[in-house]
Amino acid sequence: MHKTHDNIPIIISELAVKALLYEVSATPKPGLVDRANNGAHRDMDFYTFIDSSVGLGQYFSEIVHLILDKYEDRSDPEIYLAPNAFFSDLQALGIEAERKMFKVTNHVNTHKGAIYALGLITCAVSEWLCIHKERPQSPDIFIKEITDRVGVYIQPVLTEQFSKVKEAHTYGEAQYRTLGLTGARGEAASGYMNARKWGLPVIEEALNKGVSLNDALIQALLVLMCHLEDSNVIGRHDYKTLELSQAKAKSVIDAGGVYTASGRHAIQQYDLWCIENYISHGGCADLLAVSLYLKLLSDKFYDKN
Ligand SMILES: CC(C)(COP(=O)(O)OP(=O)(O)OC[C@H]1O[C@@H](n2cnc3c(N)ncnc32)[C@H](O[C@H]2O[C@H](COP(=O)(O)OP(=O)(O)OP(=O)(O)O)[C@@H](O)[C@H]2O)[C@@H]1O)[C@@H](O)C(=O)NCCC(=O)NCCS
Ligand SMILES: Nc1ncnc2[nH]cnc12
Repeated sequence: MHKTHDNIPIIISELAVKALLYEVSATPKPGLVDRANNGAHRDMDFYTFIDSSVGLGQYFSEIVHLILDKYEDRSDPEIYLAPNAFFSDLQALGIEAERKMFKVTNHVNTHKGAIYALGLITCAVSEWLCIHKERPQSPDIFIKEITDRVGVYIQPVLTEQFSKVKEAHTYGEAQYRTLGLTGARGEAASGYMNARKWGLPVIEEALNKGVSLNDALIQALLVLMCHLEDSNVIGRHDYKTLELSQAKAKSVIDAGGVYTASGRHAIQQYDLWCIENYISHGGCADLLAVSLYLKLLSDKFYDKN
């Protein structure tokens, strides 16, 4: 265990909740809930997300405790446990967190995708800290090792999980059948490749250029929107609508995104267009939170210790 951090469950769960709060606070997010409006959502607002985020702190710290307990008695201190040593316990925590979220939000899906994604990353970072005694070699290696580990959990079960489903109940399940898309599960199986390629580097580049954290998050969201096959957009509409919205996101970036006055105007127009056309890239919002969570974790365990 990393020597400098005694209170790992609290430290990690605070970072996860912070990532969720920063994501919903970033404004303006086209079609999504933010501080200015509810985007293309009729059943939730900024405060629903605050309630939902705050309610998830316990879940994240329970995951850390689960992993600390499992690693306490391991025979070889430097080797990862097989995922089946903890995965069913992790799933049980995820299902319970979803249940609590729906209770807090009055049956609205604020964070189902985030419970899954940030839960998996929380598990992987907790394992990493149990295995490694020293700080990471570099932030990039740290992030790669954590996200690769999530891939190790999910790759073997990806198709098996979909094939077990008799009748599609979610957008993700329906789109696997009709389009072969793997949605939130596929992102995890890839080791969060989209967040690592389009989310995190854009946040870092923008911060290096001196823009605010808010604007860095918006720029990263726009880039994610260009690339992610978001099951929310397809589920409400179809693949063509996704392509249309992605082309709009690209034109906003071409106009300068957060970096120019015309780019910022284009973001506002795109938000109005998403609202009018009932388009929400909810999966991109989740991957923005993933990107930010990875950054907060690497800042904590690499740069600033
Ligand atoms: C494996 C699960 C994630 C279950 O998956 P499901 O089959 O439900 O999968 P998906 O539909 O693929 O997505 C689940 C949520 O993930 C977000 N998401 C969507 N596309 C992507 C993507 N390409 N990459 C990553 N993430 C994605 C999405 O979250 C957003 O949607 C919310 C709104 O959704 P919804 O209410 O359905 O839609 P609306 O249009 O607003 O509603 P209507 O008006 O149409 O009714 C929004 O807030 C975003 O957050 C998806 O919701 C997982 O849940 C699971 O297995 N859980 C069990 C526990 C477990 O195993 N845990 C593992 C350890 S942690
Ligand atoms: N800000 C947001 N708006 C809508 N759906 C979301 N899912 C996660 N974050 C979201």
